[in-house]
Parts: sequence; C-alpha cells; structure tokens
Amino acid sequence: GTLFPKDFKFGWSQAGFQSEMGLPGDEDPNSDWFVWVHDRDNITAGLVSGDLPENGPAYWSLYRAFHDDAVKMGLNAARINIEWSRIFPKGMPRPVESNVNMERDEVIHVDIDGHDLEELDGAVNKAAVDRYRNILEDLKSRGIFIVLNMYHWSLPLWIHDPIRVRNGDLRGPSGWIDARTVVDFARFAGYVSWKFDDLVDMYSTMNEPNVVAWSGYIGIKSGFPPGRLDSSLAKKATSNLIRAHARAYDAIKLMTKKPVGIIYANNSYTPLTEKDAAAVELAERDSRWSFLDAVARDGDRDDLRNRLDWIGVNYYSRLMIRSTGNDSYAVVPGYGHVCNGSISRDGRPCSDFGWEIYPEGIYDVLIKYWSRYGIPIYVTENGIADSLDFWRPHYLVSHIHQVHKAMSEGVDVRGYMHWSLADNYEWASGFKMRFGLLQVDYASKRRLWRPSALIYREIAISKAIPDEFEHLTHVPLGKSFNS
Ligand SMILES: OC[C@@H]1[C@@H](O)[C@H](O)[C@@H](O)c2[nH]c(CCc3ccccc3)c[n+]21
Repeated sequence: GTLFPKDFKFGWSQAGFQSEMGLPGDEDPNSDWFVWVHDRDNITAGLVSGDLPENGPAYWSLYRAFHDDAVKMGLNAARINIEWSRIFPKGMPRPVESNVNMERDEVIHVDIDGHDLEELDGAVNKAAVDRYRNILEDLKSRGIFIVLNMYHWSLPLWIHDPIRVRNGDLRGPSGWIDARTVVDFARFAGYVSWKFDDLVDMYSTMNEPNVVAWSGYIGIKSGFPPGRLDSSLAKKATSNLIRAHARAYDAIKLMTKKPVGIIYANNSYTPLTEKDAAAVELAERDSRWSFLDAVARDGDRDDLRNRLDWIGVNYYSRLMIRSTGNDSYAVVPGYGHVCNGSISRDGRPCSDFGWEIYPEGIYDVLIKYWSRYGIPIYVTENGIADSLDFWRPHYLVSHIHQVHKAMSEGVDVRGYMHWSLADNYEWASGFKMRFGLLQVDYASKRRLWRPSALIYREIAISKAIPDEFEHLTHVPLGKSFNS
C-alpha cells in the first residue's frame, strides 16, 4: 500500500455559517451572509438559492454527535472557525487611538493590551464564547488536532451591510473595502487567541481571501455579498485582506507562540498547448503568488513580510489556460471549474457542481507551493459535490494518492482535511450541493454514512491507501462510462 507517516493527520474542515445552524435558537442572524441569503431581491434574481442556513445540519447543538462520527471514522484533525458575529454581534469597544498606527489608510500596527482584552471580554456574547469552548474541549477530549481559523467569509453586520453596499451606499459598514475593518479584525483575532489558546494547536487567520475579493466585486454571478461589480473595490478589498492577515498574525503572536498561517483557494492551471506555458505562470502569479508573496518570508514590505508559519492549500479542480497575447490569457471553458456538464472536453467526469475531477492538479499545486515557500503545508480543503457518492470514492482516493506523490518528492505535507465531514449550506447554492462524507437528512438532522466515509475510515485508521484500493487511485474517463 501507499504509506503515510504515523503522525500524518487525516481530518476534515467546516465553516460556522454553513454548519452551525439547524435547530431553533441556534440561528446567528447578525452576519452579512445571513441577511444576504434572506434578501428577497437576491432570491428573486436567482443570485441565491432561497434555501436558508437556519435549516442546516445543526452543528451548534449536535457537535458531540458530529465528533462521534469523526472519531468512528478514525479522524484526528479538524479545521473550524469562530464566527465573529456570534462573539461580537452588535459591535466592539473602540481601541484607544495610541494602540492603532495608520499611515494614510494603511493599518501598520494594532496593539492589544490588558485593558483592551478586559474591555473586549466584557462586551462579548458569553453564551457564544462558552459554546465554542465546549466545542473545542470536546474535540480536544477526543485527541483531535485543532486548526482554529478566524474568518470564513461571514462578517458581522456592523462591519459589513451588504445590501447598502450592493445598492451603492458606501457610507455605512462596508466590510473589506474599509481599512477600519482591518483594525477590528486584528482585535477580534487577538481576543479569540487569548481566550482559547489553551485548546488550540494551530491558527489560520482567514479562509480564501482571494475568493472573498473576486466573488464579491468581480465574479458577482457567484451570488456573494455585496455583489457590486467594481474592480477598484476588488483591489481595495484584496489589499485590506492582505493587511488584515498580517495584523491578525501579529495580534495572535501577542498571545501565543503557536503556528499562524492562512488558508488559500487554488486552481491548478493547465496549458491548452505547450505554447501556453507562460500564460499559466501569469495566471498563477495573478491568482496566488501576488497575494502570498506579500506575507511570505521575502515579501517587499516590512509590515507585511514574514508572517506565514504554514499554508493551508484548498484544491478542488483546475482551469485550462490559453494565451491571448504576450501578457494576457483566458480560461478555456469545458475543463476544470468551468466543465459545464457531466464530462469535460478531456473526457473526464465532472461533479454535481460541474467541476472536473483532476487529481493531478493537487500534486501540481503542492509541488509549486513547496518550491516557492518551503514551509509546512496542510491540505485544508479537498472534496466533491456528489450527492449519490458516485465519483467520491475515486475522487477521494485519487487526490490522497497525489498528495502522497508530492510527499514522496519531498513536499512537507502534514495533513489532509476533507471538505467536508457532513453535508452543509453551500453559500449561494444552498443545500443542493452535497460535499459531505456523511449525508444529512435536514428534516431529522440524522447523518448517514456514504460509502466514501468507509473508504476514508480505512485510510485514516491505517494511515495508508491499501493495495485493494489501487483501482480508485486513478479516475476512469467519464465518457467510457456514459457511452
Ligand atoms: O464549494 C465547496 C467549498 C465551500 O463550501 C467552502 O466554504 C469554501 O472554503 C470553498 N472554497 C472552494 C474553492 C472554490 C474556488 C476555487 C478556486 C477559485 C475560486 C473558488 C470550495 N469551497
């Protein structure tokens, strides 16, 4: 079989807004995403599905049952986040001027002292803090390695009113296009690490900042808030998100010595012909390296560089790239994330979401991250929308096989966290996209084991891909199946 190191982590990732709600009383109505998916205009326009997160899998109440399933599956690592809007639903005490250093509208430094922490601790929603402590304690009591992420797309309404911004009014709370959000996010991250560090093994500042900036202000058909098409706002959001990572990194390091990283969304970019290799490099620069270089060891700016102890690689599929000039490129439809059907133009199967199954891509991404940064890597998301678990057995084993291939070539991958343990609320798409190893019956909140859960259990417990799974390490061409 294909053996992994004994201390390699097999786990799962999930997000608060997508998994916590489900039982009455567990709603968190105080976030931009909550308002966004309830907005009549968004639902009528088909921007969002009309499904509501308060009908979700109910992790907030049922977290012990989720953890029971995870332990039964042999999992020993979890990446979860703390919802800012649960901890500070209506606002945060203002920092003293001298604790914040801004040059023009760039936040260079945020200090958090004992007085701040006492004030913040007095302002929190105590029930939420207590519940998160219960959740983290329960994970720890089962020997599960905890990666605590500070931000997974939802913002408190007092930080971002998405309807006002969508309607063009930028005078209200406007989220990542406002530099003040950087200050409040750093203080939130500092408070959370101060409060829970005894239970946490490793930190991430944020999940997929590139998706937040792109989907909110460029790819607005994605149905992401604030759905305002404006490339200058996208640039502003990106720059504030990079800075928010650095200021949150510094805030967490005031409280603890534990590793702090970031979790990033990646496509593997493949050239349509060998003449398109340069275009692939441009796409990698624009979508990945430009953001991460700024906070990596040799970044240009002193107040941003050298703030990356580890990197979370999220990978699902690829994009096919062709050159359209000596400094421009285009995505070729019919492949990868834009497979747009059940079979790609390469004859490969695609998911319920229309994402082509391309396991080689996770190898490509891991090799490139390692050669560029040389820091520890966790695969923090990999999975497939596949309600019938038709392709997931091949998807799961073939991607884990490619992770092993990268490791056998020297890449320091320390864990693989599948997206996701159980079906959950897929943002603008709602409940129809089912990424769970466990199928959720949303009426009863029962979780049922898909066949892939048993396959993952075998791999997690033996820390190996057994020889008997050899046939699952490569994905058959879809057309051979549908012909
Ligand atoms: O769509 C499945 C999951 C979401 O449920 C997670 O919340 C989110 O972290 C997440 N990110 C991606 C990758 C989507 C993407 C890849 C490349 C570029 C833009 C978006 C897939 N997923």
